[in-house]
Amino acid sequence: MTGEAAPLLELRHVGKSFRLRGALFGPARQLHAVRDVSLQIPRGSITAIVGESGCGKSTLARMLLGLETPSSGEILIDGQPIGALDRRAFATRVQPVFQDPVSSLNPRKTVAQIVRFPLDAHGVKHPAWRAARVREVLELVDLPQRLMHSYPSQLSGGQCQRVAIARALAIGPEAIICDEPTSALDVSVQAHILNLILDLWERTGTAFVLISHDMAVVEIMAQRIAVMYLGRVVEAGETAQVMRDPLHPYTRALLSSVMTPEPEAGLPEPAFSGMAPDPTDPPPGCAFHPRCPRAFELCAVLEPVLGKPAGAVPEGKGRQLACHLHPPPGPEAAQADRGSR
Ligand SMILES: Nc1ncnc2c1ncn2[C@@H]1O[C@H](COP(=O)(O)OP(=O)(O)OP(=O)(O)O)[C@@H](O)[C@H]1O
Repeated sequence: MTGEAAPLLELRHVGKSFRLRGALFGPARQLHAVRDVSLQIPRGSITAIVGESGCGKSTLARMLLGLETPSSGEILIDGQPIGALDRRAFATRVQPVFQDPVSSLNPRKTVAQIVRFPLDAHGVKHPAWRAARVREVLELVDLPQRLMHSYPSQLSGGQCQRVAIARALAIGPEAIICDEPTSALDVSVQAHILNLILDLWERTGTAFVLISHDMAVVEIMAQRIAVMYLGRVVEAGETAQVMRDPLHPYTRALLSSVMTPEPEAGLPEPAFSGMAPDPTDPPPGCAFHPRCPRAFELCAVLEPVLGKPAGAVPEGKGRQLACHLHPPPGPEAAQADRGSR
């Protein structure tokens, strides 16, 4: 058999709901933070997950790290459900880098102790090997060895994030999930950290999942992109293609906020207005329709399904869209497609 290799990480119809306690004597409510997300993270890739604040990016990241359990669906690593794996064994394969480096580092530990922690936790016993690995990863993240015995409070925000990245790298994971790794940092150091991630990706072949709300950052960093809106993926595909030819009005609106107007290019179009809807009470149909400049009747009543976009639009590798403007090909198109092979 010559079956395709399983992706490194895969989400299959993953959902996550939180039960919110109601006001005094009021009913409890369900908040659907992530809804029916299916996504593949290829080995050695940089995959970006983008969307506005509150769209479910961090919840998705926490589920990919095994820190939250999905309410529905499953997450697989190398084709195996992560829920069936030993927690510690899984942590050697997927490591986190969080948004705020200062609060994610233990203030009572030195840099060397922090970076060594995953090695200790995963039973790497030999002291000389551990010390050599700490030196090696500090060099990889470009932190001077003299800082090895410093405490986080003695370092800048950028240096703390380098320590957090070194800690994530120490055990040699296959994937690092970076949740907004630069948004808590000064603008002047953000580019250094993003360049560092790109450099590490090239040198180590580790897959990175980059959670971001910034399309400009994603364009530079990621080969693949998934755009989320109110807990769902609304568009996904190769970054270059999604950027060149965004199909979902929400993706177009996100992009228009980072592009200079070019009248002939057709972009940007008017950005959406208003706030994202309340996730405890999402609108019927497409959740974006109340803000969408191109919504029509169907959008208010029927939720579009994520699938290959139809028609003359270029599909690209793994291009997916949930929008009634480009519905997936119907049975006739599939028939014609089979006939042409
Ligand atoms: N533990 C929780 N209990 C209740 N609601 C939660 C919990 N965690 C997240 N949420 C809610 O789920 C929704 C998605 O939150 P999430 O943090 O995943 O979004 P996000 O896209 O990462 O936003 P941000 O960029 O602001 O972090 C939000 O409405 C948030 O309030």
